[in-house]
Amino acid sequence: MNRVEKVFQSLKQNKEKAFVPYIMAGDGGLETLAEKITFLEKAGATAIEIGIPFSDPVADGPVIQQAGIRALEAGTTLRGVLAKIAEIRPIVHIPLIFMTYMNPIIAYGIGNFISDASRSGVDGLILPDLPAEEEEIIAPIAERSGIEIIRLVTLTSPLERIEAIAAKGKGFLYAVTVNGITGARKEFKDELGKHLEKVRDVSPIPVLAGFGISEPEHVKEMNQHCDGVIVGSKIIELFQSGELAKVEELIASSKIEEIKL
Ligand SMILES: O=P(O)(O)OC[C@@H](O)[C@@H](O)c1c[nH]c2ccccc12
Repeated sequence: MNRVEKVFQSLKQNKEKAFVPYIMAGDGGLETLAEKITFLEKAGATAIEIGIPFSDPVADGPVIQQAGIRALEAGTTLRGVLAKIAEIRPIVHIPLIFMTYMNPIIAYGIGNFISDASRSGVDGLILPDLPAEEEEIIAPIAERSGIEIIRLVTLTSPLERIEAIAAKGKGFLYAVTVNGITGARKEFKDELGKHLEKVRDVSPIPVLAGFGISEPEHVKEMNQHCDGVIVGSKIIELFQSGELAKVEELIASSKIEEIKL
């Protein structure tokens, strides 16, 4: 069984919520990647989403854009990240999920990429610019190689579309919580909780909320309506400023069961 499926099975048994931090590979130099991954695993991360730096990150806000620029300036390549993951894989137990736009994969060669990713120990892929209608170019070969495609649904996806995407879904379903790009938010739409519950109702796999989540309060609030959260920009900022205790605190906030009076 794929590592992503396994970890979600055990969360379900233990009635725990997922916390998936996102980091940009090569931000601070590729040699810092192992350190960050092992730190996040120790702090209780369910899985780690690893961004591949790309020059045109259309879904990303300023924090992740800047992290990508720093990583590219440090000379980070997809090939380099794959080699690093292969090196780290034996000492990391949680799933490692790549988030990349399609362009770097197409430039690498889809077949070559999947076989190298599988050999390096990549467990999943988040491909935000791959529409469901086009996923045949990569989903079957990835899934045959044991790499799950983590599919996304948004606030504006009609329910039938959410249902169709969820039905094909593997691992978990990524429910985007805002209309817009990545980056910490102060507030979310009032209807968000209801939306997440609707998604959860039609999804045969766990639903994780991501985009804008940056405070322990957000994590607790979202977790009332879904199976866990994904946090990117805030984690990148906290690593940048060296506030590692706050990273731990954010992850720990997903372990606390909110007691409703
Ligand atoms: O940074 P935020 O707002 O916490 O959003 C999640 C996130 O960073 C990560 O999942 C992500 C980074 N880049 C993306 C592009 C598309 C979808 C998702 C992502």
